[in-house]
Amino acid sequence: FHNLESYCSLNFSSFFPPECMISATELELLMQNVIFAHQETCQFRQENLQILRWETFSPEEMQNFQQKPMDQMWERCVCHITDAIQYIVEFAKRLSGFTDLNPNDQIVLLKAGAMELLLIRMSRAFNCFNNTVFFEGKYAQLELFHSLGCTDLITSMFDLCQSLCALNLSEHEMAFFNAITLLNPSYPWLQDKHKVDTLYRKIHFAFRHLLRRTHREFILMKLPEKEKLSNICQLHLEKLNIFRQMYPTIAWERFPPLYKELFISETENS
Ligand SMILES: O=C(O)[C@H]1CC[C@H](C(=O)N2CC[C@@]3(S(=O)(=O)c4ccc(F)cc4)c4ccc(OCc5c(F)cccc5Cl)cc4CC[C@@H]23)CC1
Repeated sequence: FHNLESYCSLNFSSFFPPECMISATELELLMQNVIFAHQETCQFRQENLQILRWETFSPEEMQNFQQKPMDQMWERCVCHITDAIQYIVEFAKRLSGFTDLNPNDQIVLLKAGAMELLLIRMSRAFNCFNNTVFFEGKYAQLELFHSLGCTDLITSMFDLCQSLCALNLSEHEMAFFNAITLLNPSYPWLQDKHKVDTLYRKIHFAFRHLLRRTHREFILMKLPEKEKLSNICQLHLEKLNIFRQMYPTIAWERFPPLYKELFISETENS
């Protein structure tokens, strides 16, 4: 870099402080780690989701879902998201360096990012040609979720999946996109922000290395912005509060502890 630095009078070390500089071997190992962490912690294999992608619910089955009471449909979705989040936690734990972070920071990153990573992974189970998503064994249209009473939230989730499908992300790219989304050093409550930032920079560097090798650098500019993901998560929390006002006891009695821990802040008066 010496002559390049002097030539464009860039100070590279400001981009990559020493602890971020990694060797070619470490780079390869880090790339494999991110890819395997993703592959080993997806709920469904890509090929199985593909095989089922034209299996849609019949009008009768659709009606059956739409006639379910709101609280029952909510309870089903809450259980599905809670199951799915266990896989996200497993993904994080397998990311080299994540479990070396301050335990409090691990919780903060998962609390803020679990739903975002699920929304990204949801695009794997999305058929952008007929706007359906894999749900309870078949592909479901948006209308199937009518009884949830949060069509704007579901619509924004479907729109996000459409935009991710347009990028045609590979499993490797999805793995890295999830890893950099999880390791967001700008969360306010982080105790050791520098350590998260160092890990983030290493993984982002490895992601760019992969994209350069595959001539896919352009997707970095087209990935959904952070606030698009966080807006959907915010909308989910708003809908959850409305649901809890309508069914005050259901959330406490019937929602899994992990869901409550992640999405119902204990400081609220219950
Ligand atoms: O292979 C893999 O790893 C992937 C397979 C596919 C998995 C997947 O897509 N998912 C796993 C759970 C599921 S879903 O399949 O149940 C689903 C639910 C609604 C949809 F429109 C589409 C899918 C889900 C459930 C609730 C939710 O928000 C919270 C929420 C509530 F809590 C209560 C009411 C309403 C809402 Cl919106 C959001 C999501 C997004 C991810 C979805 C993600 C992992």
